[in-house]
Amino acid sequence: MKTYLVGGAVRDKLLGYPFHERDWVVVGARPEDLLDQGFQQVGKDFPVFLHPMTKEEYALARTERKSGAGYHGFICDFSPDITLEEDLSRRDLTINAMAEDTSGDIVDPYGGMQDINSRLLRHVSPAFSEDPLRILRVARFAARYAHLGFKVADETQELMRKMSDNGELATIAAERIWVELSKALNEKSPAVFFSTLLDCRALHALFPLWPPALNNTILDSLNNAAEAGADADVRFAISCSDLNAEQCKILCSELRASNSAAWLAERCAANIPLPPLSKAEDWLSFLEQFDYTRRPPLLDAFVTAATLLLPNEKRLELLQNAAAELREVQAADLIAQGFKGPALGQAMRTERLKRLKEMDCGE
Ligand SMILES: Nc1ccn([C@@H]2O[C@H](COP(=O)(O)OP(=O)(O)OP(=O)(O)O)[C@@H](O)[C@H]2O)c(=O)n1
Ligand SMILES: [Mg+2]
Repeated sequence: MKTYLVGGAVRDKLLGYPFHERDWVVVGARPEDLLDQGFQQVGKDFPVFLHPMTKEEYALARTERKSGAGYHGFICDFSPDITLEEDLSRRDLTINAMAEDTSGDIVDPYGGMQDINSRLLRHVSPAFSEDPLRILRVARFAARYAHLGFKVADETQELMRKMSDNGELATIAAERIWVELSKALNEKSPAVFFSTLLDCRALHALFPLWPPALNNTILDSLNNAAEAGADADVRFAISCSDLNAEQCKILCSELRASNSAAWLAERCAANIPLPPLSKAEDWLSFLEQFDYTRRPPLLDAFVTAATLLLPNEKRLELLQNAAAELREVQAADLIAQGFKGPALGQAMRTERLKRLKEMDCGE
């Protein structure tokens, strides 16, 4: 039995890029051999085990064959006879198909090192197309390593186009797409995730509403958001901001977006560019949609997204200042003046409108 480090950790070590998890492959062993050593089996379909101490994932070397349509249709073969090379050959990209043995030597049968050096995301074999989720993975790696000069290889781009055109993407569960998208949004160049999917027609195949709303301003703002350290909800909201509110709602539900992501995205779609806001009442109801008194971070997130998209919009700073000012209006002060019941609510509103007018927020 031999154990090798595989996948992302090998790739990222060679790239000098930080990594947070290590995946291992075990050759020449049966499930019982690992169970006897105290490994714990996880997953019913694949022979994957957790190390008794480190809890890292150890998978028995395996091959996969397509048995039916889409993401789920796999038959998985594993036996002590399957070689490391066979296991590596079923993997998605050459840079992900290298292994490191216990003495630190690299096993690289498919030219991964060369593709690391020439900065290419290239598929290992035509078996790539057996798993359409890999299109999203390639786009995510493109977003992660764009600043290092990585590009999708022409032949991989061509294969991904064919896969998008033949409808395979429809078999991926929405939850899986959301997981890949969320990871991609957190990468260094999230715009590259979208441009890669646009180039291979995958985004259109997945979400027909989305591609026409992803223009250059949005893609630039998205990378600027990453540069500025904005969180994933802000980044997602930027990517949806050119949809109208109704389209955005549909997209968020198709994507099974998290509640917080959908909440911000829908408000950005509805309010960017900012409406006229001519009266103090308009400013107040604008702020109220963001629950600005009780949950200040929601308005902050909107202003962050809007500022990235509309750098010349002067009213955004005014909105923040107005919210800070209106938070100073305390019920206790008005109660002390004798207001109670519905009159108290009215008095607070009147006070807020007065302060807005004093700040030049509407007439
Ligand atoms: N659809 C997939 C998923 C995974 N893999 C293989 O399994 C390895 C581990 O998968 P995972 O941890 O998901 O990805 P990493 O490449 O390790 O990248 P990350 O840094 O995101 O963990 C990959 O390197 C790749 O060899 C694959 O071929 N096809
Ligand atoms: Mg990994």
